[in-house]
Amino acid sequence: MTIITLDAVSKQFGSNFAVRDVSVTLPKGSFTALLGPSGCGKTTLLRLIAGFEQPTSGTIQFDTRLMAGPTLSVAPEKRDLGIVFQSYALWPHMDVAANVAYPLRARGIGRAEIEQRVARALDMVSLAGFEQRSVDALSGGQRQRVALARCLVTGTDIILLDEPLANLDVHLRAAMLDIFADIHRRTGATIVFVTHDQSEALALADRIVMLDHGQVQQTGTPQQLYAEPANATVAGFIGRGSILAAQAATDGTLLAGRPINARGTGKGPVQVLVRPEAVRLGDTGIAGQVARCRYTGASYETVLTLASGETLMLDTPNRLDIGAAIHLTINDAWIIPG
Ligand SMILES: Nc1ncnc2c1ncn2[C@@H]1O[C@H](COP(=O)(O)OP(=O)(O)OP(=O)(O)O)[C@@H](O)[C@H]1O
Repeated sequence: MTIITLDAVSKQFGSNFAVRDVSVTLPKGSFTALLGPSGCGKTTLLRLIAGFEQPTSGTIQFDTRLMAGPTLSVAPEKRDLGIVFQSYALWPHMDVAANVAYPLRARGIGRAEIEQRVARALDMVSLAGFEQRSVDALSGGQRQRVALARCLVTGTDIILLDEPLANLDVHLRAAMLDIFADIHRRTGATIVFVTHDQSEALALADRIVMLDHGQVQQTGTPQQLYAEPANATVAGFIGRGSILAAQAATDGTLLAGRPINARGTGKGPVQVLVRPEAVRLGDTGIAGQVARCRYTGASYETVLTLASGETLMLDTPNRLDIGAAIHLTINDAWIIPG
């Protein structure tokens, strides 16, 4: 298992910073999501770790080995890592076994050992018995698992995944989430994956590095980013919720003139994040009017308009009439840091 350390890494394309001054440590055996909106620099960061891009400044280390720095850049094939591209990059004219065996052949490993290792890797991705199938005859999800097996077969302890669930339908995504979690458990590899989908990051990762405009906004566990977002960008990107104006004082926090339970610190006018699960309807409390009510299966996602004109989202068990006047209490809010 390998620790990956990026220190003050920047990557410029012309005058544009794709990645700016990124310092993160990805612990041994961690499963990290590089998360952020389109164009935030997450793919560039993955390519920097892989060695397909060279940093303009800063250093990248695997354990104590310098991989990239001002005067040095180790070639991708010498970094001893596995990467699964979004396109899967399989050889169409080879069968499944030959695709998976490819990196072992390139290393001159003997036939018997190759067969054994290919069988083990295919078993890990639930494709045992698919050895002789042509990759052209496989579904998108199966192709992705072949690409994953090809990456696992070398026994690498760093695995990089580029948008691993992007090309899969909803049901396959759920199945692949289980496979990735299982592979992480079985290999103990340090895994880094790129996603723009916050629900994927929450479901899969044990650490999230949230990026915007090439810069790290917050690094932490999914629970930390959900419960205690470092700024409004993270608060707005992760999970559902509403950002509202409030007044914080030493003796409590007021929203719409009423006391609410707020965590975090701040003084005077602040912004608070309120998750839907923290809002309760009642006979008294903050006044609001139903603006929207949408069926989601388990409940109704309801949006209220408050007297301030701000909107607040909550889940209700029943459909509420548009325009209905209601009251609510807020039993948890997070004061978004300055
Ligand atoms: N080879 C390149 N040449 C010039 N600009 C580039 C190059 N690669 C990336 N960029 C720019 O760097 C910025 C970050 O791009 P990057 O692909 O890393 O973002 P991303 O977060 O992965 O986006 P997406 O989710 O849309 O793939 C963008 O402004 C992009 O246009």
